[in-house]
Amino acid sequence: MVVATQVPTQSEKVKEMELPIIDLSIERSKVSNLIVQACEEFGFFKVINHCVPEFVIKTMEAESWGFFSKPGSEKQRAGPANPCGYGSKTIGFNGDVGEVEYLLLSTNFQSISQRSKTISNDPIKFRCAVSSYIEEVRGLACEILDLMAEGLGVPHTTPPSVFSSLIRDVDNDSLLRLNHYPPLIKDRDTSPSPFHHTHAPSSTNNLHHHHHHHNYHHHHNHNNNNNNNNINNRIGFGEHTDPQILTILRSNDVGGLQISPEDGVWVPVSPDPNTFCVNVGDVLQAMTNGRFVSVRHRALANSNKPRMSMAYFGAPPLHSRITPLPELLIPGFRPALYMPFTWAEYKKAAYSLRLSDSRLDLFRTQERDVETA
Ligand SMILES: C=C1C[C@]23C[C@@]1(O)CC[C@H]2[C@@]12CC[C@H](O)[C@@](C)(C(=O)O1)[C@H]2[C@@H]3C(=O)O
Ligand SMILES: O=C(O)CCC(=O)C(=O)O
Ligand SMILES: [Fe+2]
Repeated sequence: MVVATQVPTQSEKVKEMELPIIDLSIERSKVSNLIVQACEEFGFFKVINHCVPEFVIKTMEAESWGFFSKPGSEKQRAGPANPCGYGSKTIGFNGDVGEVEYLLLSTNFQSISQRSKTISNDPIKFRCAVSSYIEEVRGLACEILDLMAEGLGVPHTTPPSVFSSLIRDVDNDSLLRLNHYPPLIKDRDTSPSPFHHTHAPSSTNNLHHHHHHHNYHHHHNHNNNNNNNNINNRIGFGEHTDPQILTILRSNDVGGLQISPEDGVWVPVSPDPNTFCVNVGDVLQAMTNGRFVSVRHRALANSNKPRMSMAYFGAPPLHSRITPLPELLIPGFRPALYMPFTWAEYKKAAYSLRLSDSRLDLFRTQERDVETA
């Protein structure tokens, strides 16, 4: 089966714009207002002065490189991704493909312990690295969700908020995804696959420092042909919104992530290993009755250097009922835009669709927000 892959086309504009950078160490009421503003305008922002220890991030990153540097046959032992596990090029079950390989992990401790055996030669080390990382980013996600609730002025604003309670729940369905976008422009060697690379980069590897700004420039010289062969901007991870509540993404210093604030416009997100990129998921858009936006994004695999991203997707328990918060509704003026659903129902819908399909549209009511009508 031949599957058409989305590619950047001539009609797409690339805008220069920086995402809001929010300093979590400033006064709480200010942070919460800035976060709310960012979620309404962009659905995406970066955070600095977060409390996730650098060694926890570095340890997770090292384990991740350790895995992706293994030969393909060994990586397949952790596959196929159904949906959790190792996947290469195929994403989901409905024909999406991209220049990416990944590990999708449930954040549940039992499941990580089991998986680790097929992922690492030192499963305990791997399991510890993943558990510590998850604990830290979940903490960060909860903190941000509590700040959002405060900024929105929804009741029960004393933490835990109605948002963070969902991902604090023991039965939460959160995921951790490790994405590796192999370099596409590589030394002319004889390896048949673009996924072959022999050495994992480390922070001390400065071989490529002269390419530092490469990923800021390629977006302007599109070589537009309607296939996915243009080596400068192949799709790594096709456009989509994240279905969950909140995503906390960390990448190495290689760019590729782009967000689409409006149709046909793509804004590159500059990579920064010391910040986390946070984005609103579909469930949070529904709970805030559309006040916060779950924005389309994608990742291009276009660099000389491998990109690696680690995404934590904070999700509710499967049986949780998701509805627009009553406090955010004004009868006649701001009616409910989404029907109630359980996370299990939403997930089922998501997995029946392609990456680029809108899932939230399936749950829209007939109502229209007066402001946007
Ligand atoms: C094509 C698909 C992959 C995906 C499930 C889906 O059917 C549609 C949503 C996709 C997505 C995007 C964000 C996350 O990476 C992800 C894990 C998720 O929850 O929804 C993936 C799913 C996946 O890769 O399993
Ligand atoms: O790798 C990236 O930067 C984006 C990944 C992503 O959007 C996802 O895993 O859902
Ligand atoms: Fe995503």
